[in-house]
Amino acid sequence: MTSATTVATPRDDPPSDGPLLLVDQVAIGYQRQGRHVPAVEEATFEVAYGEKVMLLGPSGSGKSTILKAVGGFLRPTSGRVVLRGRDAPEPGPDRAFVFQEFDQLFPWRTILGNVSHPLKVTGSDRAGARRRAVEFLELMGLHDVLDSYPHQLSGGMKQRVAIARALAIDPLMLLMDEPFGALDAQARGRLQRELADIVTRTRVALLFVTHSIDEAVLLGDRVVVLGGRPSRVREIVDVSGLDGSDAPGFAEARQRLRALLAEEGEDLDGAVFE
Ligand SMILES: Nc1ncnc2c1ncn2[C@@H]1O[C@H](COP(=O)(O)OP(=O)(O)OP(=O)(O)O)[C@@H](O)[C@H]1O
Repeated sequence: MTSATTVATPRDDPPSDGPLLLVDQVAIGYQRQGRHVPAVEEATFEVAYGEKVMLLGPSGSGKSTILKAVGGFLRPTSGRVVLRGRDAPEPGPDRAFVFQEFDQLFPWRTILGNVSHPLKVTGSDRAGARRRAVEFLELMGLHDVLDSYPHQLSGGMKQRVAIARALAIDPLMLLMDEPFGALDAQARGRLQRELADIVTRTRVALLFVTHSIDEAVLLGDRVVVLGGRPSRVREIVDVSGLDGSDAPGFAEARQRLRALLAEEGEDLDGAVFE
């Protein structure tokens, strides 16, 4: 971890020749009633340094399963998760998670404490951890709730704290599992814009699970579409530069993703946030 790096400073990790992340022919299953049930049959895709890759697919298509394997929380049955050219079988501070649930913060710590605690655990001194936590909380517009507790915040504010906490440890990748899924449409739109901005500024790579076609197109550079039982990568759709619904190509990308999900029998009314 480079605790001196600020968000205003271009990330100085020297990009290796290969991608930041390679998910290479990964298959993953679960034990159910004593037998192995495959969940993901074959997943292969890459994430470049600073790239935003979205995982889109129907319910049960293995999006969260793949994210957990990338985070080092699930061991693939076969295939490899390779980060910066090396196998990454264990969790590490180079990959930070943000979940959908609003209760991912420590309820007994203040907002400042929630963000500074992981920094102390990973080696920062008290003053350095505080400084960095304040910096990222300010970036997420939370300067006036530093001494509040999680239960005093709205769902959107709690998700902002979770994002600040994840980014403050200076990860190479942010792994996000439907982080805005439980928010109302207005809060979701605002946080999507804020996330796009902060991800660009910090140059962190994003692997983001979503059910929403629009969210995938607006936030992503590429969309990995999953489908089938057990699941596999159906197609990888380039959506880079489509960061507004009026961008040329937005409607076509949306159409393509709709068609792919419809082939999976996905209930599109439930899947698309207009
Ligand atoms: N802990 C578990 N034990 C057994 N089976 C599991 C477990 N977690 C997930 N599964 C199964 O693995 C498959 C993929 O689940 P996963 O949660 O990864 O899909 P998903 O695409 O993220 O779904 P959703 O969009 O509904 O969150 C599903 O069939 C699910 O039932």
